[in-house]
Amino acid sequence: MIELLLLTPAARVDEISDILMELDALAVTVEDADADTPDEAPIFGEPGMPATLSEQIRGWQRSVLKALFENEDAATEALTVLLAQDGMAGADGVHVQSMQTVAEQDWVRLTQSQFDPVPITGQFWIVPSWHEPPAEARQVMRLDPGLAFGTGTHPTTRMCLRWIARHAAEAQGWDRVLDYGCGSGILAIGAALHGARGIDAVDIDPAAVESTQANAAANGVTLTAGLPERADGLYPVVLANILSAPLKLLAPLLCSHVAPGGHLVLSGILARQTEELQAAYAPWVALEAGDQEDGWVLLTGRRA
Ligand SMILES: C[S@@+](CC[C@H](N)C(=O)[O-])C[C@H]1O[C@@H](n2cnc3c(N)ncnc32)[C@H](O)[C@@H]1O
Repeated sequence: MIELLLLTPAARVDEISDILMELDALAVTVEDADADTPDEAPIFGEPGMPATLSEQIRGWQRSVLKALFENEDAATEALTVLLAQDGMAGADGVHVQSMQTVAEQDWVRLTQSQFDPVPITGQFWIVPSWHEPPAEARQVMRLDPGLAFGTGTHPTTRMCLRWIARHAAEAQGWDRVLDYGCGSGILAIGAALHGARGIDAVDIDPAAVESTQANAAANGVTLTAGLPERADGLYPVVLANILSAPLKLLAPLLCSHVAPGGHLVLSGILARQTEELQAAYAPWVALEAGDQEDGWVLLTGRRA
């Protein structure tokens, strides 16, 4: 394959990218031409500050467009057409930096090599479909990285799964579980693998709902996945791995779904946010830090 590098003014990044794709580029990526130099400038403003010019036009002041073509003929033809349309002169022009051959890679294998089986406990493992489960794994969830969050590599997910594994003996008796913010469905499937039934997995993102359904099928478990309004009534276990700000807003709603004596398990919270969350949930559940990893805490409690 051939990679064409074009120095492009920020204001024209979208336009030139579109033209390159129309001229049969296989892919176009944008990089900062001033990266790692004294001229490098942040693309995003500080939180709460007005957007920078670059942020509004989705490019760095000096951007390099990298366009990938099938072969040299395709790249040369695209470049000829582009330059005939555009001209090379002036600050608004596109300048060719280089055209070079790119070594063929097995992209699928490269991506797959970045995802290894993840241990949750000594016996419970998350294993991508292209790996054999490790010999010590007694319980295995098959899960491949996809569009939705939740592969088991993030501490907030792992802490929830560890909590489920620690309650394995009790899980057989859970006749309903709510996974609120299910992403890939990893927590819902984890609960099902430990014996829970009647699982509702909900998310505001329709792609997460689809992922959850597909991942549940791949693991041979039964659950219902849907948008948040699908959550209905009382559950002996409510799991929610979202983030501190939405969890605070959701406090009355999530607590309204926890059955008397039921468990509430919250993740996605930084250690320094513990007291704020405890205060937000205090009217319904006394939350305690049940686990922690890499600065994140798991807050758990039972409804009175
Ligand atoms: C950090 S991911 C967690 C995914 C998975 N449960 C896990 O533990 O890995 C959070 C998920 O919550 C969803 N989410 C965010 N805000 C939400 C809300 N207000 N109601 C329902 N889902 C929400 C997001 O779409 C995302 O899929």
